[in-house]
Amino acid sequence: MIGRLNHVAIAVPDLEAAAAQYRDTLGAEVGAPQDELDHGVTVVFITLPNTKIELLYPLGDASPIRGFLEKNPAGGIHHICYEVDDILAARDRLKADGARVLGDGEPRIGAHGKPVLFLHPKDFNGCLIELEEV
Ligand SMILES: CC[C@H](C(=O)O)C(=O)SCCNC(=O)CCNC(=O)[C@H](O)C(C)(C)COP(=O)(O)OP(=O)(O)OC[C@H]1O[C@@H](n2cnc3c(N)ncnc32)[C@H](O)[C@@H]1OP(=O)(O)O
Ligand SMILES: [Co+2]
Repeated sequence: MIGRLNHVAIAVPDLEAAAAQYRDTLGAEVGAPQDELDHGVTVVFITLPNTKIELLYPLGDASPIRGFLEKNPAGGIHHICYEVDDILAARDRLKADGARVLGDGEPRIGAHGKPVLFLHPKDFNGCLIELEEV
């Protein structure tokens, strides 16, 4: 069911500083900030030869990552995103296996313009999983 690793997301306390560090210190290809109002985050994608890093910063008071940054003020790995061919089939199989699909269970359009879903970290060894249909 899951395919390629699409991205690893890092929640950061200072988006500009983190982007500059990846660009200048780590010499990576760093994209422009993207406000994702529907998800309550501003994201910056870093393109690597084999996957992407997604820097996350809270957008708005209801941002779902605000609590994470309060618990981890220096930042930290927030989620990993796997690609799937059919996100509804994946969702239904996961729910049938007892996994919690976050939100109302309906896919939403993510930062790449593709449908995404999230799975509760407590069901996957403490790791928040995002699925993206490609
Ligand atoms: C533009 C979209 C973009 C894309 O790639 O397309 C994105 O990736 S958007 C990313 C931001 N959106 C989300 O993360 C949506 C899904 N997340 C959620 O619904 C919440 O963050 C949730 C439910 C995972 C956590 O909610 P909250 O922060 O309110 O914390 P809780 O107290 O409810 O957490 C319960 C329990 O889980 C632990 N936790 C929280 N976040 C994480 C995490 N990222 N990784 C691992 N564990 C996490 C938290 O510490 C609690 O554990 P406990 O032992 O009970 O303290
Ligand atoms: Co993501």
